[in-house]
Amino acid sequence: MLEKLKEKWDEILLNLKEEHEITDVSFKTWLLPLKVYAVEDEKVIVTVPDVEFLGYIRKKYGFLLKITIEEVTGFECTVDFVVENQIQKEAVPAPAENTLIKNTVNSVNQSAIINANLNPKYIFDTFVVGANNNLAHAASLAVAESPGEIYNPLFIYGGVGLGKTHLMHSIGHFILKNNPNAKILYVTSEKFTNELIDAIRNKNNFSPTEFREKYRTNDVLLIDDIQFIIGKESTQEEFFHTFNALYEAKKQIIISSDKPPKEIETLEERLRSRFEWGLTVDIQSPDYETRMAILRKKEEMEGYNIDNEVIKYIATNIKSNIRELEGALTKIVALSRLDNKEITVELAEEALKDIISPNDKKEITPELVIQVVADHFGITPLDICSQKRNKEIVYPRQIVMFLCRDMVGTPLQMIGKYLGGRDHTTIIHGIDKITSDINKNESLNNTIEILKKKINPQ
Ligand SMILES: Nc1ncnc2c1ncn2[C@@H]1O[C@H](COP(=O)(O)OP(=O)(O)OP(=O)(O)O)[C@@H](O)[C@H]1O
Repeated sequence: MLEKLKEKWDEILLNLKEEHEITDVSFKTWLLPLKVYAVEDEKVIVTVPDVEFLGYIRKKYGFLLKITIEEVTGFECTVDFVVENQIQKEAVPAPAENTLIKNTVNSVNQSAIINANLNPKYIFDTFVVGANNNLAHAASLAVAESPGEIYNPLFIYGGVGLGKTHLMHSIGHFILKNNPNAKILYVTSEKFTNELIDAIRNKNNFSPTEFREKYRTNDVLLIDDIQFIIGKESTQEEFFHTFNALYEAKKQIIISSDKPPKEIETLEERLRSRFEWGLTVDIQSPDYETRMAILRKKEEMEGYNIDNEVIKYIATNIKSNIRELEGALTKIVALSRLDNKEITVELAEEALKDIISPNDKKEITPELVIQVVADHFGITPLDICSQKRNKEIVYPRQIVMFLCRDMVGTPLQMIGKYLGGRDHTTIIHGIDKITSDINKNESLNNTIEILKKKINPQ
């Protein structure tokens, strides 16, 4: 029987995928790594690669695998799982990945994505899995497949620009795809705080009742950068009640932070302990291979065609932050288009000379300010430096002017140059506008505080 199962294994997995509408990413993460190991009486023993998700795979896929084996081979059996490195394993050839994966396209209502505040680019398919993030990825996928059931809350932590937000959005998209009626909301803790301030003041006709209605009635609440509610007592209090309301109703909560709960100073104890009720996973800096794979993915997505030596140059020199890795690639492509030059290692050196410093010391530059502000407002650095005059861009641009002056001390004319050739009176106007708004507007004050921490994390 073992031989027959091995022979039919690919077919069994594919049948399971198709009949139970398993997505490509779940298939690749949970099912492809499974191998049939032994048959004892009527029990089929299957290996899984890691111990961490043994329980999850057993619960989620054990029964499905059993019935699919019965369908394909006619062999009535039970299925059990063991961890690969805990057995004296006999070599089983791995299935050829790509031939087994078939694309399934499910369309999701665009307005559901917008209402949930999800970035269409941040999906599991565009997330590169490496040794630095595989646990966080697997945990996110498990939560996306079974929201509110297994790991609640899911707490993802890690340094700046390492993919926490990307994973959170991926969970949201995945759930919406499976259940288009799910009520999902992604917010940053900054937005949560600012809306709470508005609600308390009844600003824009947003009352405390509406605030509660908005946050406590979700099936899934994703709250990013929770470290920014630290020290804000009324926000912590409100978040505590939001958390309890959702948790008691078995709704899924996903939280991200730059540190694990136990290291977040001045986090109220009752919140800390709640954050630890579920599963806490971290994301580390990517290793060289993962950096290469991320650059390749980005290249493919943007339709670039870049020499391997250039990709290697970037992956070798930019190590700690994926946002910077992507920024470096964009900068090289922009420089090559601007100067109409071929992309070579020399051009890459020229483009990245300000980013790659010999002692790897991170300097605060106007470019960094532009990048962080653009990311924060969900626009691009090109928008900030463009001639566009719509409100969604003008205000972040004025914030850049203010922060360049305040944090970097950049001369007015230089700021103008960085921002697409604006004259110094425009820059003075922008700086004055933000300086005066900060005094009147607590939400803006909060936003500026957060941006400063993102630009200069120490
Ligand atoms: N594993 C990955 N594969 C592909 N892209 C990635 C990966 N990790 C991060 N990125 C990309 O890097 C950029 C930064 O990631 P993200 O915003 O998710 O970081 P973060 O950890 O939330 O940062 P912050 O702490 O500043 O909020 C995004 O454009 C994201 O798509």
